[in-house]
Amino acid sequence: YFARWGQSGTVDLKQELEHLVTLVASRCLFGEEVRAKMFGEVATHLRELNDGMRLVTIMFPHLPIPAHRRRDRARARLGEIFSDIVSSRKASYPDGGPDDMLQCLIDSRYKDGRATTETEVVGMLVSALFAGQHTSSSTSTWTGARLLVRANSEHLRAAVREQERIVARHGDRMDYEVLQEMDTLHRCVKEVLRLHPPAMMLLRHARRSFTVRTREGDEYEIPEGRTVASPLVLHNCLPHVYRDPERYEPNRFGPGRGEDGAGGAFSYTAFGGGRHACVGEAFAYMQIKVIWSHLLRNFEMEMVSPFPETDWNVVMPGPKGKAMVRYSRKRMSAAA
Ligand code: HEM
Repeated sequence: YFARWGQSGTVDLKQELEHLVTLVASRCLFGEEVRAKMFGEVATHLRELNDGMRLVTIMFPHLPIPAHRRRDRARARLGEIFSDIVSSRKASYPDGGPDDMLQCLIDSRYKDGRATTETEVVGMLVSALFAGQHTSSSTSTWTGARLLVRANSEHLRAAVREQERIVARHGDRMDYEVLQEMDTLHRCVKEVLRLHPPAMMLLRHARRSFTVRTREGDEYEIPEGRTVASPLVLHNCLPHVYRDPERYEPNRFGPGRGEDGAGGAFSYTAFGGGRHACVGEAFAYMQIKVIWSHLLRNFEMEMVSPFPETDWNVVMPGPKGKAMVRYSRKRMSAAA
Protein backbone atom coordinates (compact mmCIF):
# COMPACT_ATOMS: atom_id res chain seq x y z
CA TYR A 1 0.00 0.00 0.00
CA PHE A 2 2.73 2.47 0.98
CA ALA A 3 4.72 1.67 -2.18
CA ARG A 4 2.36 4.21 -3.83
CA TRP A 5 3.98 6.96 -1.77
CA GLY A 6 6.96 8.73 -3.36
CA GLN A 7 10.47 9.25 -2.03
CA SER A 8 9.15 12.21 -0.04
CA GLY A 9 5.93 14.20 0.05
CA THR A 10 2.93 15.35 2.04
CA VAL A 11 -0.21 13.26 2.60
CA ASP A 12 -3.47 13.43 4.52
CA LEU A 13 -2.66 10.62 6.95
CA LYS A 14 -6.30 10.35 8.01
CA GLN A 15 -7.50 9.63 4.47
CA GLU A 16 -4.60 7.26 3.77
CA LEU A 17 -5.23 5.20 6.91
CA GLU A 18 -9.00 5.14 6.35
CA HIS A 19 -8.37 3.57 2.92
CA LEU A 20 -5.81 1.15 4.24
CA VAL A 21 -7.95 -0.06 7.15
CA THR A 22 -10.93 -0.57 4.81
CA LEU A 23 -8.73 -2.72 2.57
CA VAL A 24 -7.45 -4.78 5.51
CA ALA A 25 -10.95 -5.20 6.97
CA SER A 26 -12.47 -6.19 3.63
CA ARG A 27 -9.63 -8.65 2.98
CA CYS A 28 -10.01 -10.28 6.40
CA LEU A 29 -13.80 -10.36 6.32
CA PHE A 30 -14.58 -11.10 2.69
CA GLY A 31 -11.40 -12.53 1.19
CA GLU A 32 -9.08 -11.55 -1.62
CA GLU A 33 -11.60 -11.81 -4.45
CA VAL A 34 -13.81 -8.94 -3.29
CA ARG A 35 -11.21 -6.67 -1.73
CA ALA A 36 -10.35 -4.79 -4.92
CA LYS A 37 -13.87 -4.69 -6.39
CA MET A 38 -15.84 -3.16 -3.57
CA PHE A 39 -13.39 -0.74 -2.05
CA GLY A 40 -14.53 2.68 -3.36
CA GLU A 41 -18.28 2.39 -2.83
CA VAL A 42 -18.13 0.49 0.46
CA ALA A 43 -15.77 3.06 2.00
CA THR A 44 -18.20 5.87 1.14
CA HIS A 45 -21.20 4.01 2.60
CA LEU A 46 -19.31 3.19 5.80
CA ARG A 47 -18.55 6.90 6.23
CA GLU A 48 -22.26 7.69 5.74
CA LEU A 49 -23.22 5.09 8.36
CA ASN A 50 -20.89 6.67 10.90
CA ASP A 51 -22.01 10.18 9.99
CA GLY A 52 -25.63 9.07 10.53
CA MET A 53 -24.91 8.05 14.14
CA ARG A 54 -25.42 11.51 15.68
CA LEU A 55 -25.92 12.26 19.34
CA VAL A 56 -29.61 12.88 18.61
CA THR A 57 -29.73 9.34 17.12
CA ILE A 58 -29.46 7.82 20.60
CA MET A 59 -32.80 9.42 21.60
CA PHE A 60 -34.51 9.52 18.18
CA PRO A 61 -32.99 6.91 15.87
CA HIS A 62 -35.51 7.53 13.08
CA LEU A 63 -35.78 11.33 13.17
CA PRO A 64 -36.20 12.38 9.49
CA ILE A 65 -32.99 14.41 9.17
CA PRO A 66 -30.70 14.30 6.10
CA ALA A 67 -27.92 12.42 7.97
CA HIS A 68 -30.38 9.63 8.92
CA ARG A 69 -31.72 9.41 5.36
CA ARG A 70 -28.15 9.08 4.02
CA ARG A 71 -27.45 6.44 6.71
CA ASP A 72 -30.52 4.40 5.75
CA ARG A 73 -29.73 4.58 2.03
CA ALA A 74 -26.12 3.55 2.75
CA ARG A 75 -27.24 0.60 4.91
CA ALA A 76 -29.65 -0.58 2.19
CA ARG A 77 -26.95 -0.37 -0.49
CA LEU A 78 -24.40 -2.17 1.72
CA GLY A 79 -27.01 -4.89 2.24
CA GLU A 80 -27.34 -5.33 -1.55
CA ILE A 81 -23.57 -5.40 -2.14
CA PHE A 82 -22.97 -7.92 0.65
CA SER A 83 -25.93 -10.13 -0.36
CA ASP A 84 -24.34 -10.51 -3.81
CA ILE A 85 -21.04 -11.39 -2.16
CA VAL A 86 -22.64 -14.00 0.12
CA SER A 87 -24.56 -15.67 -2.71
CA SER A 88 -21.59 -15.74 -5.07
CA ARG A 89 -19.40 -17.23 -2.30
CA LYS A 90 -22.04 -19.90 -1.60
CA ALA A 91 -22.30 -20.71 -5.32
CA SER A 92 -18.51 -20.84 -5.85
CA TYR A 93 -17.74 -22.95 -2.77
CA PRO A 94 -20.66 -25.27 -2.00
CA ASP A 95 -18.42 -27.42 0.26
CA GLY A 96 -16.60 -24.76 2.31
CA GLY A 97 -14.43 -21.92 1.07
CA PRO A 98 -11.43 -19.79 2.09
CA ASP A 99 -10.40 -19.16 5.68
CA ASP A 100 -12.05 -15.79 6.40
CA MET A 101 -14.87 -14.37 8.50
CA LEU A 102 -17.43 -14.52 5.68
CA GLN A 103 -16.94 -18.28 5.35
CA CYS A 104 -17.00 -18.69 9.12
CA LEU A 105 -20.42 -16.98 9.34
CA ILE A 106 -21.79 -18.97 6.37
CA ASP A 107 -20.65 -22.26 7.96
CA SER A 108 -21.94 -21.39 11.47
CA ARG A 109 -24.80 -23.35 12.99
CA TYR A 110 -27.12 -22.44 15.87
CA LYS A 111 -27.33 -24.76 18.88
CA ASP A 112 -30.40 -26.42 17.34
CA GLY A 113 -28.46 -27.12 14.12
CA ARG A 114 -30.13 -24.40 12.03
CA ALA A 115 -27.85 -22.69 9.48
CA THR A 116 -27.43 -18.91 9.41
CA THR A 117 -29.64 -17.15 6.85
CA GLU A 118 -28.28 -14.81 4.19
CA THR A 119 -29.92 -11.82 5.94
CA GLU A 120 -28.21 -12.74 9.22
CA VAL A 121 -24.82 -13.18 7.57
CA VAL A 122 -25.18 -9.83 5.77
CA GLY A 123 -26.24 -8.09 9.01
CA MET A 124 -23.28 -9.46 10.94
CA LEU A 125 -20.85 -8.54 8.16
CA VAL A 126 -22.13 -4.96 8.03
CA SER A 127 -21.93 -4.61 11.81
CA ALA A 128 -18.44 -6.17 12.04
CA LEU A 129 -17.14 -3.94 9.24
CA PHE A 130 -18.79 -0.92 10.84
CA ALA A 131 -17.50 -1.85 14.33
CA GLY A 132 -13.97 -2.52 13.10
CA GLN A 133 -13.30 0.02 10.36
CA HIS A 134 -13.89 3.50 11.76
CA THR A 135 -12.62 2.58 15.25
CA SER A 136 -9.31 1.23 13.95
CA SER A 137 -8.74 3.91 11.33
CA SER A 138 -9.38 6.78 13.74
CA THR A 139 -7.12 5.14 16.37
CA SER A 140 -4.37 4.77 13.74
CA THR A 141 -4.69 8.46 12.84
CA TRP A 142 -4.70 9.61 16.49
CA THR A 143 -1.58 7.47 17.07
CA GLY A 144 0.15 9.42 14.29
CA ALA A 145 -1.17 12.76 15.51
CA ARG A 146 0.09 12.06 19.06
CA LEU A 147 3.49 10.62 18.12
CA LEU A 148 4.35 13.10 15.38
CA VAL A 149 3.92 16.32 17.36
CA ARG A 150 7.11 17.83 18.73
CA ALA A 151 5.94 17.66 22.35
CA ASN A 152 5.89 13.86 22.16
CA SER A 153 9.20 13.34 20.36
CA GLU A 154 10.59 11.28 23.28
CA HIS A 155 7.75 8.76 22.82
CA LEU A 156 8.33 8.70 19.05
CA ARG A 157 12.05 8.06 19.60
CA ALA A 158 11.28 5.25 22.06
CA ALA A 159 8.90 3.62 19.56
CA VAL A 160 11.50 3.90 16.75
CA ARG A 161 14.25 2.46 18.98
CA GLU A 162 12.00 -0.48 19.80
CA GLN A 163 11.53 -1.16 16.06
CA GLU A 164 15.31 -1.00 15.57
CA ARG A 165 15.80 -3.62 18.28
CA ILE A 166 13.12 -5.85 16.77
CA VAL A 167 14.47 -5.51 13.22
CA ALA A 168 17.97 -6.37 14.53
CA ARG A 169 16.53 -9.52 16.12
CA HIS A 170 13.98 -10.66 13.51
CA GLY A 171 14.80 -8.80 10.28
CA ASP A 172 11.66 -8.16 8.20
CA ARG A 173 9.74 -11.04 9.79
CA MET A 174 6.32 -9.83 10.91
CA ASP A 175 3.95 -12.22 12.63
CA TYR A 176 1.97 -12.63 15.81
CA GLU A 177 5.00 -13.40 18.04
CA VAL A 178 6.99 -10.43 16.70
CA LEU A 179 4.01 -8.12 17.31
CA GLN A 180 3.84 -9.33 20.93
CA GLU A 181 7.35 -7.91 21.47
CA MET A 182 6.23 -4.37 20.59
CA ASP A 183 5.39 -3.28 24.15
CA THR A 184 6.33 0.37 23.64
CA LEU A 185 4.18 0.71 20.53
CA HIS A 186 1.37 -1.15 22.30
CA ARG A 187 1.42 1.36 25.16
CA CYS A 188 1.47 4.28 22.67
CA VAL A 189 -1.75 2.94 21.10
CA LYS A 190 -3.34 2.08 24.47
CA GLU A 191 -2.72 5.63 25.70
CA VAL A 192 -4.21 7.02 22.46
CA LEU A 193 -7.34 4.95 23.14
CA ARG A 194 -7.54 6.29 26.69
CA LEU A 195 -7.54 9.89 25.45
CA HIS A 196 -9.42 9.36 22.16
CA PRO A 197 -11.77 6.38 22.64
CA PRO A 198 -13.72 5.88 19.38
CA ALA A 199 -16.83 4.94 21.39
CA MET A 200 -17.66 7.76 23.80
CA MET A 201 -20.03 5.77 26.01
CA LEU A 202 -21.18 2.26 26.77
CA LEU A 203 -24.91 1.59 27.06
CA ARG A 204 -26.52 -1.10 29.18
CA HIS A 205 -30.11 -2.03 29.91
CA ALA A 206 -30.79 -2.52 33.65
CA ARG A 207 -32.55 -5.90 33.79
CA ARG A 208 -33.20 -5.44 37.50
CA SER A 209 -32.85 -2.49 39.84
CA PHE A 210 -29.58 -1.98 41.68
CA THR A 211 -27.81 0.60 43.83
CA VAL A 212 -24.64 2.48 42.94
CA ARG A 213 -22.45 3.88 45.71
CA THR A 214 -20.07 6.71 44.79
CA ARG A 215 -16.60 7.31 46.27
CA GLU A 216 -18.15 10.08 48.34
CA GLY A 217 -20.63 7.61 49.84
CA ASP A 218 -23.75 8.87 47.98
CA GLU A 219 -26.15 6.19 46.83
CA TYR A 220 -28.21 6.12 43.64
CA GLU A 221 -30.93 3.66 42.83
CA ILE A 222 -31.01 2.51 39.17
CA PRO A 223 -34.56 1.30 38.49
CA GLU A 224 -35.21 -1.84 36.46
CA GLY A 225 -35.77 -1.22 32.75
CA ARG A 226 -33.69 1.98 32.53
CA THR A 227 -30.81 2.47 30.10
CA VAL A 228 -27.52 3.23 31.82
CA ALA A 229 -24.87 5.24 29.96
CA SER A 230 -21.29 4.88 31.07
CA PRO A 231 -19.29 7.79 29.61
CA LEU A 232 -15.85 6.38 28.96
CA VAL A 233 -14.57 9.69 27.64
CA LEU A 234 -14.89 10.81 31.27
CA HIS A 235 -13.87 7.79 33.29
CA ASN A 236 -10.76 7.12 31.14
CA CYS A 237 -9.61 10.47 32.55
CA LEU A 238 -10.43 10.19 36.26
CA PRO A 239 -7.65 11.94 38.22
CA HIS A 240 -7.72 9.44 41.11
CA VAL A 241 -6.92 6.66 38.60
CA TYR A 242 -4.62 8.45 36.12
CA ARG A 243 -2.00 10.98 37.22
CA ASP A 244 -2.13 14.15 35.09
CA PRO A 245 -4.95 12.57 33.03
CA GLU A 246 -4.96 15.03 30.11
CA ARG A 247 -1.31 14.31 29.34
CA TYR A 248 -0.27 11.80 26.65
CA GLU A 249 1.95 9.51 28.69
CA PRO A 250 2.19 5.94 27.28
CA ASN A 251 4.60 4.93 30.07
CA ARG A 252 1.77 5.17 32.61
CA PHE A 253 0.89 1.64 31.43
CA GLY A 254 4.46 0.46 31.90
CA PRO A 255 5.65 -1.85 34.68
CA GLY A 256 5.99 -0.35 38.14
CA ARG A 257 3.81 2.70 37.50
CA GLY A 258 0.74 1.33 39.26
CA GLU A 259 -1.69 3.09 36.95
CA ASP A 260 -2.68 0.08 34.81
CA GLY A 261 -5.97 -1.14 36.25
CA ALA A 262 -5.52 1.09 39.31
CA GLY A 263 -9.22 1.90 39.38
CA GLY A 264 -10.30 -1.74 39.21
CA ALA A 265 -11.20 -4.06 36.35
CA PHE A 266 -13.40 -1.47 34.64
CA SER A 267 -11.22 1.63 34.97
CA TYR A 268 -9.96 1.33 31.38
CA THR A 269 -12.87 0.70 29.06
CA ALA A 270 -11.81 1.75 25.56
CA PHE A 271 -12.97 -1.73 24.44
CA GLY A 272 -15.92 -1.93 26.83
CA GLY A 273 -16.24 -4.70 29.38
CA GLY A 274 -18.20 -7.72 30.49
CA ARG A 275 -20.31 -9.89 28.22
CA HIS A 276 -20.48 -7.36 25.40
CA ALA A 277 -16.84 -6.27 25.44
CA CYS A 278 -15.30 -5.76 22.02
CA VAL A 279 -14.58 -9.03 20.22
CA GLY A 280 -12.12 -7.29 17.90
CA GLU A 281 -9.63 -5.93 20.46
CA ALA A 282 -6.77 -8.32 19.65
CA PHE A 283 -7.33 -7.93 15.92
CA ALA A 284 -7.43 -4.12 16.23
CA TYR A 285 -4.12 -3.98 18.15
CA MET A 286 -2.47 -6.30 15.62
CA GLN A 287 -3.68 -4.25 12.69
CA ILE A 288 -2.67 -0.88 14.15
CA LYS A 289 0.73 -2.21 15.28
CA VAL A 290 1.45 -3.72 11.84
CA ILE A 291 0.64 -0.37 10.20
CA TRP A 292 2.66 1.74 12.63
CA SER A 293 5.66 -0.57 12.79
CA HIS A 294 5.84 -0.35 8.98
CA LEU A 295 5.59 3.46 9.06
CA LEU A 296 8.19 3.82 11.84
CA ARG A 297 10.63 1.55 10.01
CA ASN A 298 10.27 3.12 6.56
CA PHE A 299 9.53 6.81 6.98
CA GLU A 300 10.67 9.94 8.79
CA MET A 301 7.45 11.83 9.44
CA GLU A 302 6.24 15.10 10.92
CA MET A 303 2.80 16.66 11.36
CA VAL A 304 2.42 19.82 9.31
CA SER A 305 -1.21 20.62 10.11
CA PRO A 306 -2.46 21.62 13.57
CA PHE A 307 -3.27 18.81 16.02
CA PRO A 308 -6.76 17.62 14.93
CA GLU A 309 -9.85 18.58 16.88
CA THR A 310 -12.35 15.87 17.83
CA ASP A 311 -15.60 15.61 15.88
CA TRP A 312 -18.08 15.39 18.78
CA ASN A 313 -21.15 15.48 16.53
CA VAL A 314 -21.16 11.74 15.98
CA VAL A 315 -21.53 8.83 18.40
CA MET A 316 -18.10 7.48 17.41
CA PRO A 317 -15.99 10.64 17.53
CA GLY A 318 -12.85 10.71 15.40
CA PRO A 319 -10.34 13.32 14.26
CA LYS A 320 -11.96 16.26 12.46
CA GLY A 321 -10.61 17.56 9.13
CA LYS A 322 -7.27 16.54 7.70
CA ALA A 323 -4.12 15.28 9.40
CA MET A 324 -1.38 16.45 7.04
CA VAL A 325 1.97 14.74 7.42
CA ARG A 326 5.28 15.34 5.63
CA TYR A 327 7.32 12.19 5.05
CA SER A 328 10.59 11.05 3.54
CA ARG A 329 11.66 7.48 3.03
CA LYS A 330 14.30 5.74 5.10
CA ARG A 331 15.21 2.09 5.47
CA MET A 332 15.73 0.56 8.86
CA SER A 333 18.35 -2.13 8.32
CA ALA A 334 18.77 -5.32 10.34
CA ALA A 335 22.31 -4.15 11.17
CA ALA A 336 21.01 -1.02 13.00
C1 HEM B 1 -9.46 0.39 18.08
C2 HEM B 1 -10.39 -0.42 17.67
C3 HEM B 1 -11.67 -0.74 18.40
C4 HEM B 1 -12.24 -0.14 19.49
C5 HEM B 1 -11.72 1.03 20.31
C6 HEM B 1 -13.48 -0.85 19.77
C7 HEM B 1 -14.34 -0.54 20.81
C8 HEM B 1 -15.50 -1.23 21.09
C9 HEM B 1 -16.41 -0.91 22.17
C10 HEM B 1 -16.23 0.22 23.18
C11 HEM B 1 -17.43 -1.80 22.12
C12 HEM B 1 -18.65 -1.85 23.04
C13 HEM B 1 -18.30 -2.76 24.20
C14 HEM B 1 -19.28 -2.74 25.33
O1 HEM B 1 -20.43 -2.30 25.16
O2 HEM B 1 -18.87 -3.17 26.43
C15 HEM B 1 -17.18 -2.69 21.00
C16 HEM B 1 -18.01 -3.73 20.63
C17 HEM B 1 -17.79 -4.51 19.51
N1 HEM B 1 -16.70 -4.49 18.67
FE1 HEM B 1 -15.13 -3.26 18.82
N2 HEM B 1 -13.63 -1.85 18.84
C18 HEM B 1 -12.55 -1.82 17.99
C19 HEM B 1 -12.31 -2.67 16.93
C20 HEM B 1 -13.13 -3.71 16.54
C21 HEM B 1 -12.86 -4.62 15.45
C22 HEM B 1 -11.60 -4.58 14.58
C23 HEM B 1 -13.92 -5.46 15.35
C24 HEM B 1 -14.20 -6.61 14.41
C25 HEM B 1 -13.39 -7.08 13.51
C26 HEM B 1 -14.86 -5.09 16.41
C27 HEM B 1 -16.05 -5.73 16.65
C28 HEM B 1 -16.90 -5.43 17.69
C29 HEM B 1 -18.17 -6.11 17.91
C30 HEM B 1 -18.77 -7.22 17.04
C31 HEM B 1 -18.72 -5.55 19.08
C32 HEM B 1 -20.06 -5.90 19.75
C33 HEM B 1 -19.82 -6.93 20.86
C34 HEM B 1 -21.12 -7.29 21.57
O3 HEM B 1 -22.05 -6.47 21.60
O4 HEM B 1 -21.19 -8.40 22.11
N3 HEM B 1 -14.34 -4.03 17.11
N4 HEM B 1 -15.99 -2.32 20.38
